[in-house]
Parts: sequence; C-alpha cells; structure tokens
Amino acid sequence: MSFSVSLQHRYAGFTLDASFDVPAQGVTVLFGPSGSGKSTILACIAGLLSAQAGRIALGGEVLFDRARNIDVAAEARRAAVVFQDARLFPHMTVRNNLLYGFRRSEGDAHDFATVTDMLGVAHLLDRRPATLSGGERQRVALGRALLARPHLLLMDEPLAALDAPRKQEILPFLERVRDTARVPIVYVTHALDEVDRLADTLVLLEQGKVLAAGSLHELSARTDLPLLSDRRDAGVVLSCTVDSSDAGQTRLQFDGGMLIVPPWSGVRPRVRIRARDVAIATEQPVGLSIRNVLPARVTAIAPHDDHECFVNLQLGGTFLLARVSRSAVVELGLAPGRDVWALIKSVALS
Ligand SMILES: Nc1ncnc2c1ncn2[C@@H]1O[C@H](COP(=O)(O)OP(=O)(O)OP(=O)(O)O)[C@@H](O)[C@H]1O
Repeated sequence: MSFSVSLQHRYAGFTLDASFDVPAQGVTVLFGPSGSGKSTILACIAGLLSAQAGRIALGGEVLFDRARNIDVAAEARRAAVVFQDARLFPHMTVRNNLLYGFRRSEGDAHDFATVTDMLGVAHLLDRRPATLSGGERQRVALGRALLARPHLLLMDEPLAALDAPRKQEILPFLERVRDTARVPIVYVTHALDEVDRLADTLVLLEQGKVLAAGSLHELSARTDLPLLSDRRDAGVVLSCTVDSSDAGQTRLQFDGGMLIVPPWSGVRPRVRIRARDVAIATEQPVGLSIRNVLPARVTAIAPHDDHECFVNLQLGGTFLLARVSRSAVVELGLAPGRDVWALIKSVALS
C-alpha cells in the first residue's frame, strides 16, 4: 500500500511544488531546512489546509483531489497530529486528556492500558498538564493521538521544544510507537539525529521541492545530496537483526553480511557506518585489529572535496560509503566493478 502526495500551493514569496510516493507504513520523515515547506505539506495531509492543486491518496482512499473536487474533512481523514507544543487541555487531568479522542473511537480498556504503559504515563493519570515536564506532556499528547486510533499519525517537530536530555528520554518511546503501532507516521523535523533514529523512508525538501525520496538506507548512501553527504558524519544507516550475542560481543545480520559490535541488548538495532570510518583494501588484510572486514564491490566514485572522494560499495543488497583520499583511489586503482575489502573501523549503534 502506498501513500501518494502531490501538492502545489503558492504563498507570496513561496511556492510549494512537491510530489512523493512512499510506503504507507513505518515512519516517513519530511526533512529539510527551515522554510522548505515541511509544515505546509503536513497541514495539507491533515486537512487543515487545502492546496491550490494536487492529490493525496492513502492506499486506495483519496483524501484530496483538487481536479475532482475531493477534499475529505479533517475529522473524517482520521489523521491525528502531534505538534511541537503538546496542546493538552490544561483544566483536564492526564486521564481525561487521553480519553478525549478515545471516547469517540471504537477502542476498549485494553488499548488504554497498552498505550499508557507503552508511553510510560500510567503513573501520571491523575495529574494536570501544568505539573508535567515537557517530555511527559509530549508523551501524553502522543498517547492521546494514538488512542484516537488514527489511520495516519502526523508529527510536526514533536521534539523541537525539548532540551537534549528530554529529547533523549522521549526518542525510545517514539521508536516503540513506530515498531508496535500499525499506523503510518509522517514526521517533520530538521534534526538529523531524529532522522537516523526514526526514519524508514525519507523525503528531502528544499525550497518547496522534493530533492529525493526513498528508504533512509538508500538515500544515506547517495553522494549527490549535500543535505546528507555534507554532514561531518556522512555515512549509511543500516537496519539489522541480532544474529547472536554473548558476553563479549553481538553479531548483527544485515542484507549482505554480518557486523560484530560491542554487546547490544536491543531488538531492531540500527547502525550508522560513517564514510570516514570505512577504509578500503584491494586484498584481504591479515593481522588487523579491525573486526569488521567485509568483501564488497565498488559501484561508483564521486569527488567529495579537493582531497577526498566518496567511494560507493555494495555488499549483497546493502550499500556502504567510504571516504578515501584522491591519491589512494589512484594508487589502489579503484574503479566501478572492482572487488575490494571494506574495513569498518567503527560502528555507531542507536
Ligand atoms: N499562511 C502563510 N502565509 C504566507 N506564507 C506562509 C504561510 N505559511 C507558511 N508560509 C511560508 O511558506 C514557507 C514554508 O513554510 P513551512 O512552515 O511549510 O516550512 P517548514 O519547512 O515547515 O519550516 P520550519 O522548519 O521553519 O518549520 C515559508 O517561507 C513560510 O514563510
């Protein structure tokens, strides 16, 4: 099932002309600099703004089609929105805030307990919003949204108002929602750490236009997207499964090989392998302290700056990015099609 969005809208000084087609599952992150049109797109999806032209369809359901005069009312779209500020009702307890949307849905007590447990708000039910921390308020806002049993969950920079420790506190809850709630999520942010942690699919926006849309893994391996490749820690994000674990190390399986990492107890680990942490050897090295040495094939080479190149590598269905000096590319005779060994010096786990 796909989620298909095509929108054209003009404000004085700003033109939105954005189209993307993404899977209607998991988290789709709209990422781009301030003013690139992220919130405008979200408002159109929510039904809070009618674009001057375009079409929005979730699976077979058309929510908006300007040409056919279809514009499903916001409530009927069943799209719950979580904003930067929690927007809870101040005079109501947490319980009543949570029950607000729930009453109107076909939910039952089991869902209420599941959601309050999942978001760690069960002990806050009798409190009022003013007595909660910013992170707790956002968890309640998320709970209220989930209990409305939305067909789409929309989040507009839900962590932007929180300080770094509160943000770290709430990210695992968002991961849990992504991994357990069967509702497609569209998530707006301009924070790359949130992209790394949460995105399954990424839509990159700049000045009202879509630069690229695709899986986070695929886009993180692209060298022609400065929004991603110019970051200091540019590199690919891989979703893995745990193969085995013992006291000393964990083995992570990915499509194309195995990674050895320090002991890890999570369920669906994601790793970021930074391009500067990947070296290339043309023969299998021996006597190395690096544990992750994997056979790979060079697929492309692109200049990064005056001194360095990005080398695209493929291992099975997985792409890696290595940053190596221009002189090394020449000396090693690296070229597309060449079989090499990728030496992964360090792996960042989230
Ligand atoms: N109601 C409006 N009237 C006129 N211009 C608007 C209106 N709403 C948004 N804009 C303009 O449209 C552009 C896109 O705004 P939008 O809020 O969608 O961007 P954004 O990517 O979400 O930005 P940010 O990350 O800063 O929230 C901006 O230039 C903004 O000033």
